[in-house]
Amino acid sequence: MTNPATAQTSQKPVLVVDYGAQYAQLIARRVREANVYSEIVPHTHTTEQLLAKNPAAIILSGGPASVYADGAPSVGADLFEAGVPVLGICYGFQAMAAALGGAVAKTGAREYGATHVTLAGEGRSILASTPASLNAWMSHGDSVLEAPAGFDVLASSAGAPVAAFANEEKCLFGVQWHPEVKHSEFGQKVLENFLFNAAKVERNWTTGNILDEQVERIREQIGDAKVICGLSGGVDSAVAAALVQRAVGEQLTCVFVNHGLLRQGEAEQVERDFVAATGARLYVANEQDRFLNALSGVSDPETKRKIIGREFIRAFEEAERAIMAEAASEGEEIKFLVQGTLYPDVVESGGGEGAANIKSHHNVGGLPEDLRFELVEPLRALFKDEVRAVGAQLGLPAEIVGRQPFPGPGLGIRIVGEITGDRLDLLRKADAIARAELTAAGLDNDVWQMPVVLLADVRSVGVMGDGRTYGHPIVLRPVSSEDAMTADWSRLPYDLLARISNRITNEVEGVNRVVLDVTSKPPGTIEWE
Ligand SMILES: Nc1ncnc2c1ncn2[C@@H]1O[C@H](COP(=O)(O)OP(=O)(O)OP(=O)(O)O)[C@@H](O)[C@H]1O
Ligand SMILES: O=c1[nH]c(=O)c2[nH+]cn([C@@H]3O[C@H](COP(=O)(O)O)[C@@H](O)[C@H]3O)c2[nH]1
Ligand SMILES: NC(=O)CC[C@H](N)C(=O)O
Ligand SMILES: [Mg+2]
Repeated sequence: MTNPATAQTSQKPVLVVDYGAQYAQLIARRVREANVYSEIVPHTHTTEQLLAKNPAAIILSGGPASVYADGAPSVGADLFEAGVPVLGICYGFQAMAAALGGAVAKTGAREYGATHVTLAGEGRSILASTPASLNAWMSHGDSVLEAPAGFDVLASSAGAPVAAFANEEKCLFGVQWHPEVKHSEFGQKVLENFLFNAAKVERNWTTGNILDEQVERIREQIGDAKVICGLSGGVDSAVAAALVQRAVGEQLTCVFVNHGLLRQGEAEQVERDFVAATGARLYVANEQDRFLNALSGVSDPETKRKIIGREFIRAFEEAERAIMAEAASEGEEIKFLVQGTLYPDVVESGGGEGAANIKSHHNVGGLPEDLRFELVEPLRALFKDEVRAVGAQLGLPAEIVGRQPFPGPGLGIRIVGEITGDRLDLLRKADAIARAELTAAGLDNDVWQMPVVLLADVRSVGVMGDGRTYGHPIVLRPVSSEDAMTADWSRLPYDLLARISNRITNEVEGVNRVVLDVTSKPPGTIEWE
């Protein structure tokens, strides 16, 4: 799979072999940031197929399997004799160790999130110019216990006796942690040490103009047909809509679905801000009953997501009929649906090469089978920060480009338990208080996103006005992130947390506790469902 956001070049690629990683696209992206052309290939490629691509270097990605499990993807030992520099990351590191005679096992010492790594001696090889110990992002349950013969151990952590190794002579390297994620200190340094110091790859690739390229592709795909765009008020759909508007102008109508799972004031804001910024034609579909009826009695997260994905499409179909009727253009159906789908939506829905299904994003894994629209998704290979950059290039205002993300299924996946109108009202109030206080504290730009979650199936005992209460907890989930692939919990000031807690418990009837989620991603995800 070649990243559609990258221009084709005649250069020797750095191949990223995808073992079903959550992060394969992120590795390719970091290589791109270092001005080197990179392509992702599935792990089913044989050594011969890999070498036929004439790679400058190969990176083996992470993956959900265990190398010693039946049917686990493996890497041929002959790859390591081909004279091509190789870097193994996490699963790729373990697969390399196993292929070359090292020992890999489940030790019971799992490491997820920030992990302390200690270098063996001075930072050298791919760890050159890094400090004697660093915080690295890990996500593993298996560990390399013994490096293969001919390899030096470069670092270790509490759960990984061999956390990095090198065979300089053969130009083979591996790390247990994920240097490609922003939360790994010196991650880019480690990748660049591999690319430039070890593999001697040339730094001569620059990002093609994503904007011009995508406008061109959209024109080709749509021709002179009519198109609708699912517009949410979020960054991704605003940028997708602006791109499509630039490509095919008047052929576009944006459709905003009010599914009743929105936050306070959201519908009004979309109508106001987006139209003001772009002048695009907007159709508002009021579909609260459709969604609430379909979700009635459902509490399983994946079932909710599938229902929401399906009802979104049904709502778009209804909207199409109304738009056609308004324009009095009988006969010709609207064939194209634009969505602001990003790469993290795709990979979490299990859409990478063999990637595990973490959750079905409504716009990818949640789509119904009988989807009649042809999808137009110009941002499908990109990450949020890249999309923000494209949006700024398109001239969208800072309030849209800098907005905190809000998931399409909305409050529907922030009520743990069954969704009811009363619970939605309660959560809307709590969420509005938390957001208002965050804004008043001037911290909107320091927090990437702050889901506010209602644990509708949990109740606890409290005391108010000398009486017993038996109410629900509200969870605050403020996170820092860059691309939603990894995240850390935000260290909000205590007095702000106290104010939010105080106001929610006082002002929102039915809530008697406010708790703070202090889990990184991994192992948590940002949303609770
Ligand atoms: N209420 C809605 N009405 C119409 N389309 C929607 C709605 N919510 C989501 N979508 C569609 O689903 C896509 C994915 O939603 P998602 O929340 O990931 O992106 P976004 O809302 O555009 O941006 P952000 O991630 O910043 O919230 C959107 O880009 C949009 O096309
Ligand atoms: O449009 C969306 N449809 C979805 O189904 C969906 N699920 C999660 N999200 C958003 O994606 C980012 C990563 O979320 P998670 O860490 O919870 O997977 C976060 O920004 C989430 O808010 C969604 N967005
Ligand atoms: N993130 C990964 O690549 C994980 C590798 C392997 N499944 C483990 O748990 O150790
Ligand atoms: Mg959104």
